[in-house]
Amino acid sequence: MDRIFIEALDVDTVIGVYEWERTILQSLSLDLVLTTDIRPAAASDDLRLTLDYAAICQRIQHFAREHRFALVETFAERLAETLRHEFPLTWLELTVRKPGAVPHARSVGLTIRRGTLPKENV
Ligand SMILES: Nc1nc2c(c(=O)[nH]1)N=C([C@H](O)[C@@H](O)CO)CN2
Repeated sequence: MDRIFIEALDVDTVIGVYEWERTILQSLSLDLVLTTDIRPAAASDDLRLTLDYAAICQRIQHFAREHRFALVETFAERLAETLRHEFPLTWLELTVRKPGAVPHARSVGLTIRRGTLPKENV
């Protein structure tokens, strides 16, 4: 299966377990890998037949603005659910980084994979 990716998408959101984090915007950096079959779109040169990565980025920015969570785990899980519900995805991998959250670490975060990874048929 083909993969569309989004790399280092920066979003501002309210996130954190500590009281002081509830009142400020912090940046998260997101990487996504989304499986789809790109051949119908490539054959017809038609954006409607593939995953529109610009529309997905826009949706993610909106999601980050409209939610406030304590944990990056909750942010990741809820975002994955939203994208799977609103876009024709079979599988996705989402990495959420919280840069500068921990002293001496460039960033901390997690990677989740959700959905069913379709069988490879080359
Ligand atoms: N597994 C996690 N650990 C921690 C989180 C988190 O979201 N998931 N968050 C924090 C704080 O909010 C941190 O980002 C600032 O110190 C701590 N640990």
